[in-house]
Amino acid sequence: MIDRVFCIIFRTVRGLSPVTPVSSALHSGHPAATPPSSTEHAPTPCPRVFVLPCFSPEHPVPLILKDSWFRCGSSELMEVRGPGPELVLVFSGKRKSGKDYITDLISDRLGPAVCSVLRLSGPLKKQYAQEHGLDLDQLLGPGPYKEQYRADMILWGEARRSQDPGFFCRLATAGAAQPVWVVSDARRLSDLQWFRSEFTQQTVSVRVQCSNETRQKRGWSFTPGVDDAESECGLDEGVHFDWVITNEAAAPPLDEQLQPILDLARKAAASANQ
Ligand SMILES: Nc1ncnc2c1ncn2[C@@H]1O[C@H](COP(=O)(O)OP(=O)(O)O)[C@@H](O)[C@H]1O
Ligand SMILES: C[C@@](O)(CCOP(=O)(O)OP(=O)(O)O)CC(=O)O
Repeated sequence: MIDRVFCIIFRTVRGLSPVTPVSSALHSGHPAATPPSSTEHAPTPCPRVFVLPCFSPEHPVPLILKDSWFRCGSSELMEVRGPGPELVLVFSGKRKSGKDYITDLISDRLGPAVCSVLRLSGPLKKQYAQEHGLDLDQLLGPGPYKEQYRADMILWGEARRSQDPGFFCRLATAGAAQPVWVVSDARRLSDLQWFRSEFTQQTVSVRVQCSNETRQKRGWSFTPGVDDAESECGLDEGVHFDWVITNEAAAPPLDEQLQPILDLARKAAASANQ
């Protein structure tokens, strides 16, 4: 029997910062419940107030409106943020296959109101740069600087991932308010699984591939400890990708290959505004 009912009131606006989490603890998501009615998708400049009932800790009743939107696990409110994404495109591929190039292209085509490029390596590099006194801008860029530190960054990141596989996924997605998320760099099965479990309905996986010859022309050379490690090989086998993009001169033009993905994204963005 329910002896107390708690209410939480908050405001959310698509395109603005998400609501401050009321608890720092994070739990994995649940399958989406009945989709919210169209009035719950607030178009950009229109703030909205939601009043959500939460049941008491003594009587756990999970309340789930949408993946990663509001979550109450065992009656504790675990996370609150803005409306979740309509589409999550999770990209993977070997280094120098062109993940950043292609995800930037998608971002250009869709525009900043629709699409946010999220890099799992972003928070990793930020923290690593701080701890090691390095130049973050160069670590984030495509040049040789990051390659000097890559092997050590992998080990550094793996130490954190081993305790909490979703650590960098959560950091990278926190604050993203656009309806389409483009995750540029899934590397491990745990990355893909995290998105598939948190955003079951929305996640679409995309593999970027090209020949080693093309990668070499872009500056790649085989490095033991990197190219034979999970960071580069974790998604090589046993994974189904929804789309595969071949990024090299002999392949069909990128715009042509990306068209169905862009169409999907535009459709998702349109449904977010309904
Ligand atoms: N289709 C392309 N046309 C021209 N340059 C490309 C193309 N794809 C990738 N590049 C270049 O190759 C380099 C490696 O690409 P990048 O996107 O950084 O790969 P990844 O993120 O997979 O390591 C970058 O300098 C990028 O600009
Ligand atoms: C330590 C890393 O996060 C470095 C990743 O850097 P980038 O994402 O810039 O790599 P590429 O785009 O493939 O060249 C790898 C990891 O295993 O987490």
